[in-house]
Amino acid sequence: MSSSGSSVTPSVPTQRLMSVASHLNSPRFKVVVCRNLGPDVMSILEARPGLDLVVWPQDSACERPWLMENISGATGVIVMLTDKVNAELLDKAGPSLKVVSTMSVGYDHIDLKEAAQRGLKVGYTPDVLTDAVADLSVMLALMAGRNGGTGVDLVQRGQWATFSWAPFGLCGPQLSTTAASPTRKIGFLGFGRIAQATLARLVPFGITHCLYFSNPSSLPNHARDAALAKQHKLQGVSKVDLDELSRESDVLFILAPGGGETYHIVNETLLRKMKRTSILVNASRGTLVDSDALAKALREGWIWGAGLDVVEGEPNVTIDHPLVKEPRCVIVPHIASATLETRLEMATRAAQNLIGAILGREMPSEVNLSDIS
Ligand SMILES: O=CC(=O)O
Repeated sequence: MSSSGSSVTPSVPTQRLMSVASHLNSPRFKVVVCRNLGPDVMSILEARPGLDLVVWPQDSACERPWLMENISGATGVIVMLTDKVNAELLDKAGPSLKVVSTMSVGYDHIDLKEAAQRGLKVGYTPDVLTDAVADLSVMLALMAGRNGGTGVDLVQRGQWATFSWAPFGLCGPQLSTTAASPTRKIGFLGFGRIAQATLARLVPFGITHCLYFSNPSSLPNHARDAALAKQHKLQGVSKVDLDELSRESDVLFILAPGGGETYHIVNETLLRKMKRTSILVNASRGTLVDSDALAKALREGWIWGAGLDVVEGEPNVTIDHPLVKEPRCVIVPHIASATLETRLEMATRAAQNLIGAILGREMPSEVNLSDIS
């Protein structure tokens, strides 16, 4: 039957009517976003019906008083690694809170025990940043070994002419193997996805051995290690203790999670065992390295250099920090994942995790809280 005739009812597409009706009836969820995630990702959140977004309005780290004031009654929150999610914040959020989604692979800023006790879901952003962090880890190893910091600084201060081209000026240990020095042992403290991606990038440098230290309670994975050695044509991939790792590594990459278990795992005892020509790279969390011990190691020449993406106490690392004063310490401000592509993927994943949890669907990347008591 035709709908045309004398009826005055305007012709509104059913689809639209239904979506308006369901929008009116659907529950509303307050979502706090601790940093503007850019137009591509904010539009995903804005387009999702039922979300009332409360976004930190400034282009700086979200201030605690603002977060404490706004979190109350929220169903979800998207945080950065600079936002501490502890009992105080979760209490303030109250029982409405269902999900904490962090735009980071690390989640040591989130009290998982408190989250688990409250039955919260926690989302994070693994995998999407593996390559970017591995790239930067290699960059830091090269920068630290080849006096990159000092060289750049010299040119920027207009001092190139005073340095000139000196036969042994600004020399450092070579990362790639040479005829005279045919062995390179690369050490990893933590041997997860990022460490293994870093290892793969170092293969063309001719490295010969990979040593790693990881969770002492987990058994060595001999089959995986043999397969890695074969794949990369290495003389060996072996799980070792911290003592061997520090004594043998030419470059030691710190790529393990932060938190109580790894706090200051790189300390004076470990650093004193390292080779005088070795390089330490930290692209995980500043808390793994005792900054004073590392500054002493560099000053007294126990190791050659250090490349750091993270420093304990960041971002409050000023020019009088003992590590900033060390010429053989190259420090960048926590930018390991900072590529245009990766940050977009991380922000998208953080939004997807939040939406998934709120809708009661599977989150693309959920932290497993089942073992947390
Ligand atoms: O450090 C960066 C991250 O955890 O994503």
